[in-house]
Amino acid sequence: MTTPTAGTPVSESSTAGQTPTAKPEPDAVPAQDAGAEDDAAADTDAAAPSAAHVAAQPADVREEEAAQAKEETIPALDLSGVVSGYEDTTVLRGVSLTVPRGTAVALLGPNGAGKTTLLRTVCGLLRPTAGRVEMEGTDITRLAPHRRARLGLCHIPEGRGIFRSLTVRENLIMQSFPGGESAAIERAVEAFPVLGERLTQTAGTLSGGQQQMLAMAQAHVRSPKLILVDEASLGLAPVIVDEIFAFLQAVSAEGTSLLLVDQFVVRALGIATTAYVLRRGEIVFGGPAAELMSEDVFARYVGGAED
Ligand SMILES: Nc1ncnc2c1ncn2[C@@H]1O[C@H](COP(=O)(O)OP(=O)(O)OP(=O)(O)O)[C@@H](O)[C@H]1O
Repeated sequence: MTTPTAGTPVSESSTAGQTPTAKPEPDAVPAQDAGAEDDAAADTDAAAPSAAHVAAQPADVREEEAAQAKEETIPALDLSGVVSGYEDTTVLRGVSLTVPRGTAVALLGPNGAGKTTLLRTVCGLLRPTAGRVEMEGTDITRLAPHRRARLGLCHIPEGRGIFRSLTVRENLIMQSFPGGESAAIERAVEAFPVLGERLTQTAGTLSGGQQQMLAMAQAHVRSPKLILVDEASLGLAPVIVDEIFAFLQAVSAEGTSLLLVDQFVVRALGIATTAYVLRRGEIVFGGPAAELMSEDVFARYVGGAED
């Protein structure tokens, strides 16, 4: 695991002109059921409100629903042609990738392919030299990391990113809104009951699995819209991995969007709807996660290591 040079731009002589691999389209939003709305209008008539109200209400509802449907088609995260890396090393070479809203997406690839670099670029630790990063339709390419966090972006880095010398309680409170400390702890303990027994323990003395749970809980108390998870299962016992992935699946089911990097490929694909494979800084596969589960496709795209 390498340490990022925060905010370090890559050289301008990068491969910005390369053509990104096609991205899978987010699921189409079903058309509005106009007939059902007409029925609703008829019901309203029976209740005998004013004629003006009856005429205005369905149109308002339709507009609101259309706006909501349109909003739901805007992806949680959209990268186009992103070139990024470290000082004079270009790692990502024109990466395009989409996380449809409310879904989990797995990002796979051999060691050194650039997965961590991609997550660091999305959260703002690294600034791309070309391309665009959008979150829910907002261009965040040049936004500072703390401003991305305010928009609802959360990064759980490899190594967990917790404050080891602070207690579990202090780590959780740091993520809460002023006045929301008790609610934050309650939410964290509800997700990971073991943390409730360890609130006064310093985070550095927790087991590896408990530290990973604390990192997940820290993200959870902020109710983020999009979570980037880097190697959540690294070095953990299978039973803890089960718990971590059950948690990720639950937050995904609640509508939080996820971008998962994990060497435990089967687990990552198990909760993802879409998967991408990165090799040497380029997307070589993007499609349904189930497709990647097939042996041939898996061996073709995920097997081996970068040389
Ligand atoms: N701080 C850094 N400075 C220079 N090069 C770096 C730095 N961090 C990573 N790299 C290089 O960037 C390339 C991509 O590394 P990255 O950590 O993004 O890959 P990865 O796909 O996440 O690998 P792994 O699965 O092993 O974690 C590697 O060649 C790595 O040596």
